[in-house]
Amino acid sequence: HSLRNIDELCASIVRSHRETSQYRVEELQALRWKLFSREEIQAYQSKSVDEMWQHCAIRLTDAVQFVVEFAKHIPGFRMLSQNDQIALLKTGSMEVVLVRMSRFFNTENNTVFFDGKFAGTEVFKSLACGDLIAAVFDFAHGMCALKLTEQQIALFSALVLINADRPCLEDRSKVQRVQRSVESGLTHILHRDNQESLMHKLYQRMAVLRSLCSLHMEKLRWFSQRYPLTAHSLFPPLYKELFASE
Ligand SMILES: CCS(=O)(=O)c1ccc(CC(=O)Nc2ccc(-c3ccc(CC(C)C)c(C#N)c3)c(C(F)(F)F)c2)cc1
Repeated sequence: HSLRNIDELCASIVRSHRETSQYRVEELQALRWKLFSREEIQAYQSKSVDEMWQHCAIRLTDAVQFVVEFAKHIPGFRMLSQNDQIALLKTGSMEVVLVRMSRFFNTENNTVFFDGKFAGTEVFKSLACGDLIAAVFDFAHGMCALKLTEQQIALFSALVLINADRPCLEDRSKVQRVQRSVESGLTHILHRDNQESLMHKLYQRMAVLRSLCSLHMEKLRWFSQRYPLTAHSLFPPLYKELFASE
């Protein structure tokens, strides 16, 4: 790649990241002390397991829509076959949502932006998924510790998505080519910021993301067996298509 190409690649990924974020970091910084009241927390905690699951599935699906838009503007993603695009989104969209979520995490009071305010883990109690929520919060903490810039997060998100090791890809070598160009974009940005040491930390974060998302799928399988009606008829179609293993 000539430098010009890499610069253009980074610029288009950063632009797409910015245009497909429902909220800007500055906006939410201003909101980070807007916490749920005791009554509001009570209301979440008095929801039944399936009500809270449905509520979260809807919120997650809203967030995933933005990630699907982001993916479509990554140079090379649209060159891939429809099936490969779906395969990458099936395993990568939740991971990118969690990367993006960590920008809206307040490490001082261990809260994350959810439903318009900042929520602690106690808000999610009725999900009966304490280990998954704790892992999501830990991941967000770990991401905040890296103090990534929005540009670094944009390139990292693209790399999380364009992963040639994902299962059931038709044209793995084509995905590899796109992945390598995104990798060169991320290395270029980290070199420019004089932070090459971040690269291996980011690969470690990707490993944590993979375990987080398999825990999410495991919980979803458990939930779908326990509450088949909710899972099959009350979850958003996109959530079922992307995360339900069928
Ligand atoms: C991605 C587009 S964006 O503009 O950056 C954007 C756009 C909107 C938001 C706010 C937002 O949606 N936060 C939110 C949503 C769901 C959840 C959540 C709820 C439950 C579960 C467990 C499971 C059993 C379904 C999981 C998991 N795994 C995740 C969370 C948080 F993780 F904190 F619990 C926060 C954040 C960024």
